[in-house]
Amino acid sequence: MSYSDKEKQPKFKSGFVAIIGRPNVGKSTLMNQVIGQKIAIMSDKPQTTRNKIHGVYTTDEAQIVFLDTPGIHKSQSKLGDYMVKAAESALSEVDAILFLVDVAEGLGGGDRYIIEQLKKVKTPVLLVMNKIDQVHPEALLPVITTYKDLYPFAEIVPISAMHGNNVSTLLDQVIKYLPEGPQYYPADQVTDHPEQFVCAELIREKILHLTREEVPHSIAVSIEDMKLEENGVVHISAVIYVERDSQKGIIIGKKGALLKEVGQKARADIEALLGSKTFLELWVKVKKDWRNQERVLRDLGFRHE
Ligand SMILES: Nc1nc2c(ncn2[C@@H]2O[C@H](COP(=O)(O)OP(=O)(O)OP(=O)(O)O)[C@@H](O)[C@H]2O)c(=O)[nH]1
Repeated sequence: MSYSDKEKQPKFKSGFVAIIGRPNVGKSTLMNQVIGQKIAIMSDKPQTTRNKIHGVYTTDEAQIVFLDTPGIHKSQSKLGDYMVKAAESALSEVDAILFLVDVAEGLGGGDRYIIEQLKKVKTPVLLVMNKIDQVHPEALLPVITTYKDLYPFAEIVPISAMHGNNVSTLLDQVIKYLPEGPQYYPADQVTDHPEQFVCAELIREKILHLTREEVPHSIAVSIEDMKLEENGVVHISAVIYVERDSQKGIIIGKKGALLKEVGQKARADIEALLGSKTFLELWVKVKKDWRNQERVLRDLGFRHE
């Protein structure tokens, strides 16, 4: 029997992974380490969406979509029935769960609560023992044993999210639990689309308002980049597309005054939306007749449907 090279190639794997753990265990630090600076921007505001995308990690062989599961890390007293149910079903819908714990702190009430929740689902759980840089290697074993006694973890992976130790091993372990599947998001997409879309709409709204609709239908706003800086500020770079040079002039205004006002007003709204300090960078570009150019429309995120 002979196989072609194509058949021998492993199939692409993809899936959804929930990251859970009590506050301060290092969830954001891990995401930063995995995805670099381009972290998904997530609002601290009301947890309306059940599954929020924390970040997307893509290689040639696999794609991991990390989800933040609201509800599960809250203390029990604050949980409404709805949140408990939502968190529970979210956990049963993902392909794997990363349960982050702080080895330096050891097992706490918050961890026990999460373990109780984990017992209700069948999803494989990887115990991620973070902050190993803070403990002596010999101290690690007893902590592992404590956790192992409480739950049959699929894998136990000690890491330092901060220093990056063992993080690539963790990613390999996660991929083991993903099914074959499509690449859900483009390789360079690491942010949650809806929030980008809303930010673009907020900018567009300010322009239309401040130009008193002198440039009504000929503008489009595209969010080129959205990332969380280390200092906690969300950096957004957006391009405003117009059809004519004259429209570019109107939007920029005298000595840039109008564009500045658009920026200030949009930033205030975006900060309220994201719940984070925001640095908004705006560019105005002329793209002639963009409305009729299909490829440009696609680049801007419009679809025929
Ligand atoms: N020494 C050490 N510190 C770490 C490590 N990972 C995270 N930290 C620190 O732990 C603190 C909390 O990290 P975060 O990533 O904000 O924790 P989180 O789980 O996202 O916290 P919440 O957003 O409150 O849920 C920060 O001061 C990090 O710098 C690690 O591997 N080693």
